[in-house]
Amino acid sequence: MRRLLTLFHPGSSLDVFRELMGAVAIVAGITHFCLILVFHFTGVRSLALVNIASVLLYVLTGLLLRNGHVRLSMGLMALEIIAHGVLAVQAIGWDSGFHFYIILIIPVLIVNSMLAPAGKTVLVVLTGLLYLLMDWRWRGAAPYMTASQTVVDVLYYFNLTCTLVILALLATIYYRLVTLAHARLQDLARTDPLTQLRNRRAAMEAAQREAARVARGAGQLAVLLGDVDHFKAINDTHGHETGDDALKAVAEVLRAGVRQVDHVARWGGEEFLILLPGTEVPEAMAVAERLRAGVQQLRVAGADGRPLTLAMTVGVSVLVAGDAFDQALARADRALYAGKQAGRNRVVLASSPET
Ligand SMILES: Nc1nc2c(ncn2[C@@H]2O[C@H](COP(=O)(O)OP(=O)(O)OP(=O)(O)O)[C@@H](O)[C@H]2O)c(=O)[nH]1
Repeated sequence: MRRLLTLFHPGSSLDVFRELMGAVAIVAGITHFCLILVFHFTGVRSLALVNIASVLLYVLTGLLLRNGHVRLSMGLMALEIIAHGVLAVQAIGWDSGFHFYIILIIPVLIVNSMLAPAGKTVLVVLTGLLYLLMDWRWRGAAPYMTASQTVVDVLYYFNLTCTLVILALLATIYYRLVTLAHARLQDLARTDPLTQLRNRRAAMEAAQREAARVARGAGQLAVLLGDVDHFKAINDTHGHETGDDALKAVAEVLRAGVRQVDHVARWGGEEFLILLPGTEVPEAMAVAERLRAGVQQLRVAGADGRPLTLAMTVGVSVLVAGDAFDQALARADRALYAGKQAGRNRVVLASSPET
C-alpha cells in the first residue's frame, strides 16, 4: 500500500485521483495476469490471449498516467473493463461474473476530480444502464463457448473475490489519500509561504501547548521576539525582492540556530517569534545573542550586487508557572521596543513578571 501511495505525490485533488487510478491500473493488471493463468490451466487458451492483451493495456495506462495523460488512461481502462465484460459474459456466460468489474467504474467516476458534476452524473447513469442492459440481455442466455460448471464456478468466485478486494482497496486508498491531502492542507495553513517557517497561527498553537506544559510544572518557557532592523530601508533601497531574500536568509539563521524542540515562526512582516521550552534566562539570553550575531554575519546580495548586511533586535522574556503567555509576549515586545529605542542590533531582557 505504501508503495502504491508513493507512486505519485498527492497534492491537488487531481493528484489524488491520478494516484487512485495508478493503484487501479496495478491491481487490474495483476487480476488479468491471474486470469491468464486461470484460463491457461483450464484450457480456455483464446481467453488467456485476451487477458494478455488486457495486461499490456494496463501497463500502457500506467505509463500514460505517470506521464500525466489521466483522461486518456482513464478512458482506456473503462473501455477495457466494458469490452472485457461484454466479451466474457457472451463467451462463458453471465454466471462467470465478468460483469462485476463494470460496477467498479461507478465509484471511480464519482471520485474523478476532472469531471464536472453533470458529466459525472451522465456517465454514472449510463454505466448503471449498461449494466442493467447486460443483465437483461445475457443473464440466462446460452454462452457461445462451452466451459464446465467447475470452470464457471472458479471464474465466478475469482471475479467476485477480485471485485470485493478492488472495492475495499479503492475505498482504503481513497480514504488514505484524502487523509494525506488533508494533512498537507493543514500543514500549508500553518506555514509561512515565504520563509517556510511556521506562521503566526501555528506559533500561537505551539505557544498555547507550551504554556500549558509550563502550567503543569514542566519548567520555564523562554519567549524571544526578533525584529530585523531598518528593514523598510532595505526594501526602499534594494527592492522588495531583496527584502524577501533577506527575510529568507534570516529565517534560515533562526531555524538552524535552535534545537529541534524549539519553535521558530514568522510572527509578522519582519518579526520572528522563537519559543524555547525548558529554558531559563541565562540560556535564553545566550541563544538570543547567538541568533542576533548570526543575522549580523549574514551577507545578502543587494540590488547593485554588493553584499548587504543585516541586523536584528531581540526582546527576551520568560514564562513561568502562573503567568499567561500573552503577558510574557507583551513583555518581550516591550523589551524589543526598548532595544530599538536604545539603538537596535541588541538583545534586551524584559522585566520580570511581577514588575
Ligand atoms: N520584502 C518584504 N518586505 C516586507 C514583508 N513584510 C513586511 N515588509 C516590510 O517590512 C517593513 C517594516 O518596516 P518598519 O515596521 O518601519 O520597520 P523597520 O524599517 O525595520 O524599522 P525598525 O523595526 O524600527 O528597525 C515595511 O516596509 C513592510 O512593507 C515581506 O514579506 N517582504
